[in-house]
Amino acid sequence: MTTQEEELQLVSRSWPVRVGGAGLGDDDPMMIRFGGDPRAPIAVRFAVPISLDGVDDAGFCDASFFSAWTTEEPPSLQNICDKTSSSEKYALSHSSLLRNTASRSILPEWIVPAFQPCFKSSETTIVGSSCFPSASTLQRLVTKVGPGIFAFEIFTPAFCDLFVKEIDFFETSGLPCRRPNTMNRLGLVVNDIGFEPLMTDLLERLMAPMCAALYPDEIHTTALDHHHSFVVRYRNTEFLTTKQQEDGNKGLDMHHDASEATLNVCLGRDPFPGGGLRFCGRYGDPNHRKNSIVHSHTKGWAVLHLGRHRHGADDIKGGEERMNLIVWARNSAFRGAAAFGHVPLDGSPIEKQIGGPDMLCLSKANDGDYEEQIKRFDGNKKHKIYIL
Ligand SMILES: O=C(O)CCC(=O)C(=O)O
Ligand SMILES: [Fe+2]
Repeated sequence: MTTQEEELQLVSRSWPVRVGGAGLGDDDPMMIRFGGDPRAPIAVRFAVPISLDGVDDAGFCDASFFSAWTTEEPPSLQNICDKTSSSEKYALSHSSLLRNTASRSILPEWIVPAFQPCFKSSETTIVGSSCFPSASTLQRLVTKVGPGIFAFEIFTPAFCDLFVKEIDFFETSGLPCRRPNTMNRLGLVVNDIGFEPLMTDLLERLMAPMCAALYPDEIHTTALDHHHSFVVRYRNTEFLTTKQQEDGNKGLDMHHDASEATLNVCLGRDPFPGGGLRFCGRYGDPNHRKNSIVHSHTKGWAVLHLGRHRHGADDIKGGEERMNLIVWARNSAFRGAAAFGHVPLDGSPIEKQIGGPDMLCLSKANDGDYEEQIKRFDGNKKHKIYIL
């Protein structure tokens, strides 16, 4: 056990769960009247506040907490107790990283020295403040790997390992969780399992000021104020069931993100040959479907790009698994205006495309003309479907 883990272990605490009694309002007469499955068949309440999908602020579990069990036998007191006792075990590890006051913010020792000052000050970091790197230092710290695409080292290997361990531990707990999108069934939404305050800290201290400095002409990235954060995992074929292979869990179809800017940090895992992050052009630009660059992920390194920049993950070609943390950073004012139809969600203007699209930039899920375009190429494109 590392010193950091030992230190954090001291603050571990148990996570009592109250189980018993009938659930909320779904007795037999109600089910007969409204049909469908019981919403919360058994009353379960976490006695200590916990941030989990399907658990409200008071700790009560609702229908989505139980939905993970729909394919199993109906929940019984016995299996709820079994699940929640594994969740208590999960809590012991989980609390070590996330449940103490100090770790609600990113600890400087988790970050590589160049960016540590951003996480030391108690003030919120703003561009031009003494803790955020000056424009000239920032140019040295980040590498421009493509148009508007920046790579830099951010997390220490020890922090990556701790993060991966937490995700693994959560998976073994058997607790229900939301997956990041319809097709990547191996990842999970980390905001739902207690990481939200850490991700907010990362957004406020690093990502938001960095976007303001690196994308001065992009009005929506100058005020990033909330995020959707998740991990994605891709596995090599031999470690996937046939169903998972069909789901495209070796890579990701071309798409753009539901974000103003995206931070994508590789947490490593096992060797993963292939598995590059491929970029085409930005949505609306004439080169939107033209192949641009492929970035090879390295443990602890981040890639920053605009959400509307088309990208996808090439299949991993060997090894075992790749795991990445993805932060989709958003601007409330822009998202609100777009929701009411005042501005186009994906930006404007939409310019005429130059020539035909490149095969590698086609998306089966997102391009209406996919079938027509794919006929132009002899090779068979791997069909990976990704729906945001
Ligand atoms: O796997 C990657 O590196 C990219 C993941 C991604 O683009 C996404 O989840 O939106
Ligand atoms: Fe993406």
